[in-house]
Amino acid sequence: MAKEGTAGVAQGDHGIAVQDRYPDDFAWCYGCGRLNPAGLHLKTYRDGEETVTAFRPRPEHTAIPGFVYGGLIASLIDCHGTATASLALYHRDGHRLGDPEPVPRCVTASLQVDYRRPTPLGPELVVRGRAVEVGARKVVVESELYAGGTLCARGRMVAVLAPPSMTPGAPPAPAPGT
Ligand SMILES: CCCCCCCCCCCCCC(=O)SCCNC(=O)CCNC(=O)[C@H](O)C(C)(C)COP(=O)(O)OP(=O)(O)OC[C@H]1O[C@@H](n2cnc3c(N)ncnc32)[C@H](O)[C@@H]1OP(=O)(O)O
Repeated sequence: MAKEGTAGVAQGDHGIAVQDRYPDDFAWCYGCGRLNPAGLHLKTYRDGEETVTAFRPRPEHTAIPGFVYGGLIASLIDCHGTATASLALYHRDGHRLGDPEPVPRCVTASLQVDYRRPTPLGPELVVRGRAVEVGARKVVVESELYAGGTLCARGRMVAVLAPPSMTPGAPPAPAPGT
């Protein structure tokens, strides 16, 4: 079990973050894209059967003074969840981070966040996640967000392998119902 904080994170899969293995074209996400200079640069690591990430909110992430904005909490759960889903599909296919095969990119189909108690602004936030269902293209991920070891939020999401129409430069997908 990893301790709270980046320094205590047990880094499996050769200590490589999932986001560091996304192909460049798919590494621009505001929450977790390593190539987005204005982004949050979230990093997801394997920790045994779970995944873990850590992020310290800044003053601009305030909801009311002293507490973290709920949208940031949702973003952390979201980006950590899509990375957890990507890793689950990669493992299912027999790969480990560091293999030459690209890590598949998942997108958020559905996201539920339960805010259990106000999240204090100050401590590093730790999100732990796990894939609870792994289908052909769909992965269900559950997660918890902690501040100073206290559970503040829970997440449940459906992540889906990104369709070819989301590849940069691809022709637009037909509108639903056409
Ligand atoms: C090729 C590589 C491309 C890489 C691109 C990288 C971009 C990176 C961007 C970075 C992003 C970073 C993160 C972000 O910010 S992602 C940004 C926010 N998310 C989006 O913009 C996604 C928009 N939605 C879509 O594109 C499509 O609807 C998707 C792709 C999600 C599914 O449409 P698609 O036609 O492909 O799939 P399908 O309809 O055959 O469904 C497949 C399975 O999923 C199940 N399901 C679907 N929806 C829901 C739902 N709401 N609740 C529960 N389940 C749902 C469905 O029942 C089925 O399950 P099953 O029957 O198999 O059990």
